Amino acid sequence: MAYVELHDINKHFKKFHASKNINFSIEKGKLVALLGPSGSGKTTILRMIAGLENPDSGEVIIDGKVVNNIPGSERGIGFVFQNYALFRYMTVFDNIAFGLRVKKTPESKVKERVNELLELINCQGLEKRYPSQLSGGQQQRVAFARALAHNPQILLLDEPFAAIDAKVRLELRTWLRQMITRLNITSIFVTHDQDEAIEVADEIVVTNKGRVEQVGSPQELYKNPATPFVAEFIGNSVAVENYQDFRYFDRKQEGEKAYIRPEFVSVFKKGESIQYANSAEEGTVCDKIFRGSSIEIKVKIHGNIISAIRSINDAEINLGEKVDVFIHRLYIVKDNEVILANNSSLVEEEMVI
Ligand SMILES: Nc1ncnc2c1ncn2[C@@H]1O[C@H](COP(=O)(O)OP(=O)(O)OP(=O)(O)O)[C@@H](O)[C@H]1O
Repeated sequence: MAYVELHDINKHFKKFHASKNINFSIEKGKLVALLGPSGSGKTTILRMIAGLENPDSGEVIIDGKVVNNIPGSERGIGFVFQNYALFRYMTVFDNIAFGLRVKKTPESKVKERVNELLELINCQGLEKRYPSQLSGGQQQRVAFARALAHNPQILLLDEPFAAIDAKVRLELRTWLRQMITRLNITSIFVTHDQDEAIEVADEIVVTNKGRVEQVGSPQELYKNPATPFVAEFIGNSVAVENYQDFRYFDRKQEGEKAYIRPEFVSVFKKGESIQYANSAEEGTVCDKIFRGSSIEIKVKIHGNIISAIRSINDAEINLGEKVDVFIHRLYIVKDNEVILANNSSLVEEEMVI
């Protein structure tokens, strides 16, 4: 059942139309990512759910009730901001206790709840420290605890991992995912990092220029992008205008352009592949990027530069080398629709339908 619903939401900042007919709903207990480029309207949506902004038209519905006229503090929401926003001159304990004390909760209950939350965020023993005495990851976990103190039904997170270094960010993502599953709290987080959204979210709402482009599970968005924007934005897609120059794509399948992702492409040293030898085309290696467990190979083919991924265990390929390039599939864009096209030399079981 939908727990949070947005119906035909519009929001202007003076003449600027920041949210355009926004419609989506979120089921109870789900973790949803608002994903889109900078300025696409993600934070504005989050702030309207939180009651920090009012829509010009449309309805924000929480648990079946229209909440447009209900103040944010009465919507049962916890909010985690990008930059922790902890009170610098308060201890960890006092930071987590803050909201409860504002609501005049008896001190014995405050103590009980803060201790429960310290355990949840794995920060027992740190309650007397000040924010400056904590790591970035610990500060952000304290910010989660503070947002959860009053038992909200919805947790909103605005770029919660943005200020944290890469390794800790990965740990925090996993931790957040587990915590939200455990608490069964409906959560919405804003990010512009697609890896983060794909890895953590049950559902992703893709925003672009104030509109929602698509709503779906990470797999759905990845496999079936509904719009050219999503096809380009998700995955490291490269746009190719002259895709009909590539062999083995149906020339009748006309469109304006195509998108190719690295995982759609295999690059082989000459003679390395028997399977694709007859239907590969020649390309020239123009860049190699070491990605840790793999190597990204950029090849020039029909005037385009496209990427492929090779294992570090494969034979080394050198800059300038002529290689065999096999494109398994691509997304063709026609009249604003996205069509998946398989390489016609593939046998049926190799095709993606
Ligand atoms: N209070 C405001 N007054 C005027 N314009 C605003 C205001 N808040 C947001 N905007 C504008 O609305 C647009 C959407 O902003 P929003 O912060 O929702 O985008 P975003 O997708 O969250 O971007 P980012 O990832 O950069 O935070 C931007 O062009 C922004 O400049």
